[in-house]
Amino acid sequence: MVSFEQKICPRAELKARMANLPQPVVLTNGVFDILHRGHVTYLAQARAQGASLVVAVNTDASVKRLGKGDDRPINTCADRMAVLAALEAVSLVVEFDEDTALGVVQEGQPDIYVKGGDYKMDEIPEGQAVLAYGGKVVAIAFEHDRSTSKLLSKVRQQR
Ligand SMILES: Nc1ncnc2c1ncn2[C@@H]1O[C@H](COP(=O)(O)OP(=O)(O)OP(=O)(O)O)[C@@H](O)[C@H]1O
Ligand SMILES: O=P(O)(O)O[C@@H]1O[C@H]([C@H](O)CO)[C@@H](O)[C@H](O)[C@@H]1O
Repeated sequence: MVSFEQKICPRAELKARMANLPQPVVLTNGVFDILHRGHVTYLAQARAQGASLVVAVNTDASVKRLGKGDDRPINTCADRMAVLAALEAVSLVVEFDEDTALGVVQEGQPDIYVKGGDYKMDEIPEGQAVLAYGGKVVAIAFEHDRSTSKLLSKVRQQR
């Protein structure tokens, strides 16, 4: 195992591993299928909200249920987690199999919950849960017009 893979955390150990991270802890979640500049800028800005960053990643079955396309995810959950774990901004990576990351948020109770500016924090279950226990929520504005879906259409047009 290479050293960054130690950042990949079994769900059952999440609470204990989060307690050992530098505080305050920021948590975000998402698919992160084909990593791009928008993602890495977003993750660096999320990390800058606190002292550590936990990323909860949708399992392959969970991605399928999000309806992004029959061929998605392109990269397996294990690969998506390894790529995220290799980033300097990321402290811990955990997978979740549910439709939302509400359970992860309830278990981990991060000080700060972050999503991209494409979400309204008080309208998503994770944001509502964090606000309910007195945590902070932050929506990060898009700085680069990038997405995995756009990258895939570009590649498909060039075939
Ligand atoms: N260009 C971007 N700038 C800032 N944040 C982003 C950007 N793209 C995605 N994010 C954020 O990163 C997280 C993961 O996003 P996701 O993997 O769905 O990105 P995506 O590239 O838009 O994917 P897809 O095209 O598959 O929907 C989400 O919280 C989202 O708000
Ligand atoms: O990468 P995405 O599509 O931004 O990630 C999704 O975010 C949803 C959001 O937190 C609203 O609930 C979440 O429900 C979904 O499971 C994906 O993580």
